[in-house]
Amino acid sequence: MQPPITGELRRTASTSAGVRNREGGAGSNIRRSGPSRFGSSVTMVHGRGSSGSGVDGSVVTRKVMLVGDVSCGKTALLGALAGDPFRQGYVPSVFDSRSVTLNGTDGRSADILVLDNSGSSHYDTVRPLSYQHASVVLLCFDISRPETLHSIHVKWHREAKSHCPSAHLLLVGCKSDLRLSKSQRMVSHHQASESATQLGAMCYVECSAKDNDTNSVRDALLSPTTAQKMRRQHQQRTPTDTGCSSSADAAGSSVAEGTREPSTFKRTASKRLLRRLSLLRERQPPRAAPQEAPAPEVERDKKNCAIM
Ligand SMILES: Nc1nc2c(ncn2[C@@H]2O[C@H](COP(=O)(O)OP(=O)(O)OP(=O)(O)O)[C@@H](O)[C@H]2O)c(=O)[nH]1
Repeated sequence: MQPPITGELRRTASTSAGVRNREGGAGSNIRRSGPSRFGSSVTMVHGRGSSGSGVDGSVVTRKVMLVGDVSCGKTALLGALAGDPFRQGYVPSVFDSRSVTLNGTDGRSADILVLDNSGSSHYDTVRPLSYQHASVVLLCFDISRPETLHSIHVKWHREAKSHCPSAHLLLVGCKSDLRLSKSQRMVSHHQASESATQLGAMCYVECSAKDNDTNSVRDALLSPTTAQKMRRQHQQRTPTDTGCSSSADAAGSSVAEGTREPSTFKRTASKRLLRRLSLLRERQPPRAAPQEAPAPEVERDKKNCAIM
């Protein structure tokens, strides 16, 4: 008899064999959207105790997870955040990770790493690996399918909490453009907001990848309130904290945090300078004579004036 883990892996592999990637290729089961765009200015958070800035003072990338039922709109949301055009057709995804720069309307920006996972239960044993070091988990559902919100309560919230208890949660209602159709039983805004409260999510936001309307998601990730909440929690954490979100600052706080190290350094340097100056002042009396040196110059000038 096979050990359980082997059986699970085999099941996953055989299932994914039938999944085509979004670029249309049948070979690769893992869909990645081109080369990673991590430049020298972006540092990924990995270990515990990482602060907001990298060792070279660069901006740290926050990890954001997208989870939710099959076909609820996670991949389309990721595409919209990354600036891709909307695609109407549905192609099941397996896994995708992309580096996205969020630009706020007030000039704030942040680099985030977004991980898109399959909503299929076939990947329930593999998906937990992605939660590692996640700062924020976006619990996504389709507003036109109330059962997908139900799944958030019975499955996705539980999964996120068990694999990444310290990550911050955002409840995201996808396909908000469908509200206009009014032909289906939609999840109301009020209903979803109440769910967000029950789930302990930071807030409820709606978006439409089709209409390229992801502002509320961006704002939630960049809002100072979100950043403050997360920063406070980060400060409360001890160095021995074993939570999976080692540096759970909001994506939006990364820019501000990036400047923290240099300012601390400056303060230390000026203290040293002050100490040196005070020592110099103590030795000042013997140097009093040279300070009076300008006097003869004045005299000389006066003399010159007199000559003229
Ligand atoms: N009307 C509308 N349709 C959308 C929107 N976002 C996604 N869709 C459609 O919904 C279907 C599923 O979208 P995906 O983004 O692939 O869903 P997913 O959650 O990634 O699904 P899995 O990969 O199976 O987990 C596709 O046919 C999309 O075109 C939206 O904002 N509005």
